[in-house]
Parts: sequence; C-alpha cells; structure tokens
Amino acid sequence: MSDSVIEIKELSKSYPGSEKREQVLENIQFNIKKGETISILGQSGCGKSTLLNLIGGFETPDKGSVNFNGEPVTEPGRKSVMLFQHYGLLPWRSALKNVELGIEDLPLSTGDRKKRALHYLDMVGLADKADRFPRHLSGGMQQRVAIARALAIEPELLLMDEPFGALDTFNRYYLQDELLKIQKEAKTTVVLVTHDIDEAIYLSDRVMVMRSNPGHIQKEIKIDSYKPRDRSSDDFQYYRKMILEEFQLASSKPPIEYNI
Ligand SMILES: Nc1ncnc2c1ncn2[C@@H]1O[C@H](COP(=O)(O)OP(=O)(O)OP(=O)(O)O)[C@@H](O)[C@H]1O
Repeated sequence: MSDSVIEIKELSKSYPGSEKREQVLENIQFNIKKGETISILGQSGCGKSTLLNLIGGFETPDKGSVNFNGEPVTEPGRKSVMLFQHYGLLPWRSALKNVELGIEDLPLSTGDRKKRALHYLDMVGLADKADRFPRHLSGGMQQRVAIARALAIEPELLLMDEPFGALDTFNRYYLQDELLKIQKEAKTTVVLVTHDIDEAIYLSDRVMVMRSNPGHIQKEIKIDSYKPRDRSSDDFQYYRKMILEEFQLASSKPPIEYNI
C-alpha cells in the first residue's frame, strides 16, 4: 500500500483566455507523505496557487486527479484547511471570535472552544489582542489571526498560500519556527506556496521548483538536513545556490581556481 497522503497524477488545468484557453498547468505529478512539508516555489503567474487550489478541491482539473488518503478530491474537505494570501477575517468579529469560527461546528463546549482558540492566539503572540476587531490590528497581526484560525482546526493537511508574505522578518521567522513545532507534534502535512527561497529551504522536506507556460514542475529538490535548520550554514547556502541556479539567478562568475 502507498504511504502517500496525497497523490497527484497527470494534472492539467486551463482557463478561458482572451482568444483561446490558457494552459496554466500541464502534467503535474508527485506524491506527498504524511507529515511532509512540501514547498511550491516559482515566479509569479506560474500556477502555484492554481495547483494548491486543485489539491484543496477548490478547483477541478481538466485532466488528471488528486487523491487524499486514497479518495479523489472533488471539493474542499474537513481534514484539510487552506490559508489564503488574503486574510479573510470577518470585520464584525473579534480576533478570538474569528479564530473560533473554524471550530464552531466541532463538538466542543463553549469553554473548550474558547480555550482552544486562545491557545492558538497565544501561539501567534496575540493572546492580549483577543478582544480586538480586525480594523484595530495591523496587517501582520490580521494575518497571524488567520494563521491561528487555520491551526485551531488542527487539520491533517494544511495548505498555505504565501502565509508569511505580509509579515516583517522577525514575525516571519517566529511563525516559521512555530509551524515547524506544530508540524512535528501533530504530524501535519503541509503544502506551502512561496516566492521566498529561504522560507522554502527552512521549512521543507522537498521543494518543487515550478516554471511557467504552461506551469510544470521543473525540478524536485530534497532538502536533506535536520530541522530546525541554520540559515547561515553551508548546507543552507548549498541548497540556496542550487535553487538560484534553477532560476538562472546564481552568479555567473567562474568558480575560484586554487593553484597549488
Ligand atoms: N480563476 C481564474 N480564471 C482565469 N485565469 C486564472 C484563474 N486563476 C488563475 N488564472 C491564471 O492562471 C495563471 C496562474 O495563476 P496562479 O494564481 O495560479 O499563479 P501563481 O504562480 O500563484 O501567481 P502569484 O505568485 O502571482 O500568486 C495566471 O495567468 C492567472 O491569470
């Protein structure tokens, strides 16, 4: 039996264009194991969000399939959560009530629901802002509330579309570490769309490098080092260079030659 949680097979997707249909994704194929973190890295418009939406069941493919625990994904399911780029907070609800939103249909008492929501608000460093409304929070804080809401659901599969993009470096690093801890504890499977090469290396077990026209996986890079990783280590620089080379962004200077 396969040990994959997600199986993506020969996935293709097009959208109506101005003259003909625009082929956005072509023949995407890979599997994801339980507890793995996969980053999808690529330039703007290469189809990363479309791929994530297909995995989450928010879009349907033209060809191919996505299976989650052996079942075809045809619509968004209870065991996966998508954290979108835009925060999607309800302006008339406090931070706490926004976090509770995702767990309102679970069989929890009012007290337990509040406790769980506060736990995750605390995790993103906002326990003291629980009663604030979104308009009284900064953009970064709003995104942290959205992250807390997604985590509170304690999903099996967490789909994240540039979740830390709007945060300053310190908050980004802090939440990346929190994600690593949660992921390790709960064995959550994570698929992360990002533009950020360092974020992909820091968090992932494998990085899918995508190229566009039509969107396809150009290279799969296994990040073979223990977590948490040291961003200044030689290993880290090695992977950074490898990925930069995939995007032809690495320095074109010839290597230094040592003559003895
Ligand atoms: N619902 C839609 N209808 C029509 N075209 C779409 C739709 N969604 C995405 N596209 C097109 O598909 C292509 C890929 O978009 P997608 O958002 O998946 O890229 P991306 O790599 O996530 O980009 P970014 O990094 O800028 O968010 C783009 O050309 C976009 O215009």
